[in-house]
Amino acid sequence: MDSPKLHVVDLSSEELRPGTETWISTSKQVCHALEEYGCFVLKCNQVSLDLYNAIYTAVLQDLFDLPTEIKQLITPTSEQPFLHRYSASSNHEGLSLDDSTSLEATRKFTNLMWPAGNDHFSRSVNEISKIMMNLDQTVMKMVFQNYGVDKYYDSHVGSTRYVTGCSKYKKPEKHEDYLGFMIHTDGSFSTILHQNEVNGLEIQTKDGQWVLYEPSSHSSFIYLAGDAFKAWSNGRIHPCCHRVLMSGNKARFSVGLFTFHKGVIHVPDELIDEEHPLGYKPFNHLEYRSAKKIDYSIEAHCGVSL
Ligand SMILES: O=C(O)CCC(=O)C(=O)O
Ligand SMILES: [Fe+2]
Repeated sequence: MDSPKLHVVDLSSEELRPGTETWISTSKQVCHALEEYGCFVLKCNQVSLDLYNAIYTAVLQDLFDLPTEIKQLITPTSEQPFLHRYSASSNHEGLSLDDSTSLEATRKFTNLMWPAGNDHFSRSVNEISKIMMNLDQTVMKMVFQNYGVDKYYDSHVGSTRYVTGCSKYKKPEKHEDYLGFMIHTDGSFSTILHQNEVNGLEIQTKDGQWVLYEPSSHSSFIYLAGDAFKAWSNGRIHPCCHRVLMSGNKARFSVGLFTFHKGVIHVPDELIDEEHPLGYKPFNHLEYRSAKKIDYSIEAHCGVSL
C-alpha cells in the first residue's frame, strides 16, 4: 500500500480572486482536504527568505534564550486573558502571544521581554502573523462560499481573535528520539503552522496512519482544522490529529497562528439538513478553549446526543 501523502493546495496564483475558475476549483479542494484529512499543505510565496532567516536564526532563538524569569512574565492579564502564556517541559517550550496581528499589541509584549525594546522582534513576528491571518481569511472565505454561507463571513472574521504560538523543541540528546508534543487536536477554529528546516510534525489520517509534514520551501505552511471548525460545520470538517516527534541533532522551532471566535459559535441553519441533523449546541469558544484538556472533545462539551 502506498504511504499516504498530505493534500497540497496552492494559494500562490495571481488568478486567485473570488469568482474566478481558479478560485472556485481551489475552494472545492480546500473543503475536500479539510473534510477528508483535516489539513492541507498550503503553498504560497508570501514569506521572503529574509523573513524566514530573521525568524529562525535570530528572533525565536533570542526569545527562548531569555532567562526563564523573564519568559514567566508572560501570564494572562485581564486585557489579554488565558491565551497569553508561557509553558515549559523538559523538551518543549511554548509561548503564546495574544492579538499578534496588531503591531501595538506585539510591541507591548516585546517591551515586557526586552524593556529597552526590540523592534526587529516585534516587526518580524507581526509580519508573519499578518501573512498567516491573510491566508486564514482566504481559506475561510473559500469554505464559507463553498458551503453557501458567505453571508456570515464578514461577521465571522470580525469576531476572530488571532494568537501566535511559538515553540522550541530541544535538540535530542545522544540522538534519542522523543515525543515533543503528544497527540492532540487543537481547540482553535483553525491553525496555520510554519517551521524551520527541522521536521517532526506528524498528521494522523482518518485510518490511523501517521504522515510527516515536510515543507517544500521556506514559504510553505500547513493548515489544520481545529475542534471549533468541526462544530461550526456541523461535523463536516475533520479536526486534525497531530503530534511532534523529534529526532536528529538540531532544535526545532515553529510559529503558528491559532484563530478563536470571540463569542458564541452556532451551526449555520444552512448546514443543518436530513443528512446532517444538528450535532452541536451553541458554545462560547473561549470557554471551550479554557476547559479543553488533551482528552476533552468538542462532543463532550457541546455535542447533541442523538
Ligand atoms: O510545533 C508544531 O509544529 C506543532 C505545535 C502544535 O501542535 C500546537 O502548538 O498545538
Ligand atoms: Fe496542535
